[in-house]
Amino acid sequence: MRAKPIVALDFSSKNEMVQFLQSFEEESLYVKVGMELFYKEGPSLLSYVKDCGHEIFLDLKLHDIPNTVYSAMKVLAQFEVDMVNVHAAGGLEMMRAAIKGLEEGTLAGQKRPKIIAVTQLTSTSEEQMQEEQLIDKPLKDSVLHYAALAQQAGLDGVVCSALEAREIRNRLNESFLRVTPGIRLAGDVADDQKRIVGPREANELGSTHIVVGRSITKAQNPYASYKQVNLEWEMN
Ligand SMILES: O=C(O)c1cc(=O)[nH]c(=O)n1[C@@H]1O[C@H](COP(=O)(O)O)[C@@H](O)[C@H]1O
Repeated sequence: MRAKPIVALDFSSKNEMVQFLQSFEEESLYVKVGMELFYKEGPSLLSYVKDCGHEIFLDLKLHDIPNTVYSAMKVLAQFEVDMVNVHAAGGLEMMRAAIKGLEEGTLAGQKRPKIIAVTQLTSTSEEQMQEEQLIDKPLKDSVLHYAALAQQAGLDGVVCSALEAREIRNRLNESFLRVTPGIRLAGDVADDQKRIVGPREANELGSTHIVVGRSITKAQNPYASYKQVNLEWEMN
C-alpha cells in the first residue's frame, strides 16, 4: 500500500497546529514536525500529536560532528517518532553515528525510527549548488552520490526531489526510501522551492513518500487540498 502523503506542520505555535488538525479529526495522518514547532513547543508536542493518532516524521535535519549527532539521536529515539533525518553532507561517519545513537536510544520493545538523509535541499537549484557549494557536477550526480553514501552508512532512505527518485530507485534498491518534498498542486506558487513536482508526477517518478506543506496548510480549504493531494498521489 502506498504511504500517506506527509503533511508538513509548519506552524508557529501549538494553537495554530491544533486549529489546523481539527479539520482532520476523522483522519489518521502522517505529519512532519519541523524545527519551528519543535523549538517553540518542545517534546510534549510530539506526545500530543501521537495521542491524536498521527504518525510523526521529526524533521530536525541533524548535521554536526559524529559524537554530537550520536548523542542527540539517543535523545530523539526516546520520543518514539516514526522517522528522523540528518544531512548526508555530514558524511559517512556522522550517518553511522546517527544510527548507533538511534539504536542505543530506542527503548526496549519499541521499533527504531526510520532514518533518512537530506541530499540536496529541494530549495537548491543546480546553479546555486555549483556556485555556492563549489560542486562542479550536475545536481543529479550530487544527489545520487549522497544517496549511495546514505545507503552505505545503513540508513533507510533519503530526502530528495521527485525529479531524482527514479534514478535512485534504479541504482539502489527498491526498498530504499525516496521521501520527496517540493510538491505543489497545479496553480500553486513555488515559493522558495526550486525543484517542484505535482503529487501524481511524483508517484510516476518513483517517490515512496511525498511531503506537502503550503499546498495544504495555506490553502483556503486545507482538508479539500489534502484530499486532492491524496487523490493525485494514489492515481495510476
Ligand atoms: O527534510 C525535509 O523535510 C525537507 C527537505 C528538503 O529538501 N526540502 C523541503 O522542503 N523539506 C521540508 O519539506 C517541507 C516543504 O514545505 P512546502 O514547501 O510548504 O510544501 C518543509 O517543511 C521543509 O522543511
